[in-house]
Amino acid sequence: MLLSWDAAAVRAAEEPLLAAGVPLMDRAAFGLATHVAHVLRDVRGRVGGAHVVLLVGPGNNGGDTLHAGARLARRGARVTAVLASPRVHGDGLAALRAAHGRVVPAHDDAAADALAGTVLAADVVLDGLLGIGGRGGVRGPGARLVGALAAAAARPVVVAVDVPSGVGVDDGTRTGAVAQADVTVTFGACKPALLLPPAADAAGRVEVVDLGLDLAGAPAVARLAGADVAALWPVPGRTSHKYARGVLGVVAGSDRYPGAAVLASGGALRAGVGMVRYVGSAGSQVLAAHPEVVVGEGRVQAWVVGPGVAPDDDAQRARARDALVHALAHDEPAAVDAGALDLLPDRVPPHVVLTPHAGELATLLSARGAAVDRADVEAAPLAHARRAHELTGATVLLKGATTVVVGAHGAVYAQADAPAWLATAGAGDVLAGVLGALLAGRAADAVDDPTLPAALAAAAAAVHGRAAHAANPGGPVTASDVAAAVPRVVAGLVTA
Ligand SMILES: NC(=O)C1=CN([C@@H]2O[C@H](COP(=O)(O)OP(=O)(O)OC[C@H]3O[C@@H](n4cnc5c(N)ncnc54)[C@H](O)[C@@H]3O)[C@@H](O)[C@H]2O)[C@@H](O)CC1
Ligand SMILES: [K+]
Repeated sequence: MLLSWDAAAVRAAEEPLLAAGVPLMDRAAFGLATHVAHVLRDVRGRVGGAHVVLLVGPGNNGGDTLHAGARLARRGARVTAVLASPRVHGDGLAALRAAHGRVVPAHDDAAADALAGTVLAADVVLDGLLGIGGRGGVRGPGARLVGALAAAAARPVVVAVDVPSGVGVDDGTRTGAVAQADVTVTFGACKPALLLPPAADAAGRVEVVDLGLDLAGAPAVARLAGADVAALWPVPGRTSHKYARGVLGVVAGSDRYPGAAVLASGGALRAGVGMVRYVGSAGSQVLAAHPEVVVGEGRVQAWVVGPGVAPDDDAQRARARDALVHALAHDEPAAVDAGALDLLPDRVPPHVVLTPHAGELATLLSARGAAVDRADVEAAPLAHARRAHELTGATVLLKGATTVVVGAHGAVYAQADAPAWLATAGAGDVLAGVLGALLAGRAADAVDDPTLPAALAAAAAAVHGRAAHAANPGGPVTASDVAAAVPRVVAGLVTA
């Protein structure tokens, strides 16, 4: 599991070490220089003679950068520090000067513009403008240099120091231009911005430099790895029968969208549910594709409600509403998607998992008095998913290139397992089915432990994303292909 801590937690963990005189900046700079040396060897074959440009801001982030630059200069690199602030870290500057690094001020926009060519001609640029003390986007001359990097057709390798400058460290937002990093070398612990969209897209590969911090509190954002998914997956024992493995009620599809019923049922079956009971008008299509499905109502442990339920299909909407009422009355977990999102009562427990995309989340929030649009949600996915959790009580899985899950007691996950090819019609229906299978297989646990539905939702997103890759590595996939690949992916994880 990849865990991240917010800026305040990192600072709190640093405090006792700094008070005890532990040279944290030395450790950070050593780790940074080591990673940059690896990059230079990849790019140029060696450190000696390579041209490294440091973008230096006013704080300790710039200090780390200057100290790392001094180390690289001592190893023979040609290092140029571009000072984007009249006030920079004194010790760091002295260290760089002592190592014969070049120092050029860029204290106004004109000076910064004149240096853009130098920056773009470097082998490697270290972005040390802002770290965890940054507030909002990069301002002043630093912004001109970041803008030049962002606009360049061919740019040097960019290593972000701690975080790409200008990202919202704790919420994953981005303000203004952010230099796209190839590598982010982060100190002490991973930061939320390195996992959360849209900031994480600017981070590139993330390398964590261990500073020996004792991060005791709960992490801010987690990302499940394969072994975590395997540990969550309900694996049958020798004596398990289909009822013990979970029966899932699926209220999906409509005359207009019968395929959603097929895909949601297929996703659940392929994820290993004991049995699917399908409720709705697409029974014949579901049976044609999946003869193992039982059509009609009966006892279930969990529900998928909403995929492909058209807004004008009154009969199917009534079934979806009945299923929700039944699920809530009997403490049965439910994945609530698409056409059922507007049928939710005011408050629900966290074992109700909503699975909107950004547009659907905007509609849901707007209906509850928080007027936002799709672009607002995409600019700040965590904040909006959190708002929806607070307003409804539900666990919220916000679909996207990186899927964000917010559950009870501060549980937050960000899963980035999927190739871009997964953005295809019907993929969300398969995801709802996979999640339904997990909720059915672990129904009692999901009700007892309010944070578990968020972990299960993240596991479903992880398997769904991996299945898209496994279905056709590097190329297009259909939602049916994704469902078909789920059993192989699950097998690979639970037997690893
Ligand atoms: N605290 C520590 O002991 C350690 C800190 N480390 C480094 O220190 C960094 C944090 O240092 P700081 O707290 O000095 O903060 P930063 O270096 O992130 O920058 C804060 C400075 O930038 C200015 N600023 C804030 N937002 C700005 C904006 N949008 N545009 C222009 N200027 C802006 C502030 O006025 C302040 O002077 C970490 O990210 C990490 O790189 C590491 O050296 C490890 C140890
Ligand atoms: K930075």
